[in-house]
Amino acid sequence: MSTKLTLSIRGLTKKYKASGREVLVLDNISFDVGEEFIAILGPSGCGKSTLLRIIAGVEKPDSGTVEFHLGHEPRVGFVFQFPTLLPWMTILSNVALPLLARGVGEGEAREKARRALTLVGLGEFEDFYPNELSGGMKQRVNIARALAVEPDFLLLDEPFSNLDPLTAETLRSEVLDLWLSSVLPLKAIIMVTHNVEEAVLMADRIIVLSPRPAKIVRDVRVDIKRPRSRKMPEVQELVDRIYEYVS
Ligand SMILES: Nc1ncnc2c1ncn2[C@@H]1O[C@H](COP(=O)(O)OP(=O)(O)OP(=O)(O)O)[C@@H](O)[C@H]1O
Repeated sequence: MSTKLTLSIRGLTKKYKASGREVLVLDNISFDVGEEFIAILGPSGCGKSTLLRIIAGVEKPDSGTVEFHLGHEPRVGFVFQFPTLLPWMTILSNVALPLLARGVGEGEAREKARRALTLVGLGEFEDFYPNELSGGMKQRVNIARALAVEPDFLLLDEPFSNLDPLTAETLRSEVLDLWLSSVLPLKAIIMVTHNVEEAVLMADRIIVLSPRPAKIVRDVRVDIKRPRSRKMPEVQELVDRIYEYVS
């Protein structure tokens, strides 16, 4: 995996006001991102989604910077933790929507949306409405919507945590195949998760955060050959080691 620098995160700090009190959520988070799949792992409520939203630019930090190094305006695809699809639109229109919002013409937006739906195995379903889909299919649509913009960076916020185990397993391997196949111009994936096994099975690198306020406690490179499986002793060892860091 190339280590070409794509993104630097420096000194991110974020406080929220809740019930009249200030709560520190991110405490001086800094790391560099190469061309790699990073999992950000941490306990519930530590600030993982906040960090991802700041990287995506949809939320501002109190201090610190997020700097992209691509030489052009980066395209970022975001799969939110609780994404919503517009129920009155077909899934093709849902996936095309962010492209139209970026000023892409209607024909091209539909073409790109169709390609993204095909990538996630839903090419046959473009005229379906969200309420006609299973939970797993909906999450595929959400992933397609993020991929349709042909992102340089794909940000995933616990994308498999609301799915049944079998569907989650299938979608994990599909996302991994997309990443490894180079059919997309993706430079990096940053995935937030609280699932240690998922992080070890999927990522090139795992950044472990402390309980709130989030600080980086470990930054672990995953040098385990792919395809990985739960049964591999090196996977089990790393899962055990990372459990020690999070507990
Ligand atoms: N808009 C907001 N206003 C006030 N507090 C917020 C806001 N967003 C998040 N918080 C608080 O910041 C903390 C971190 O939230 P965040 O969603 O980033 O954590 P998380 O690690 O992603 O949690 P989980 O794994 O449970 O999804 C929580 O205590 C939450 O209550």
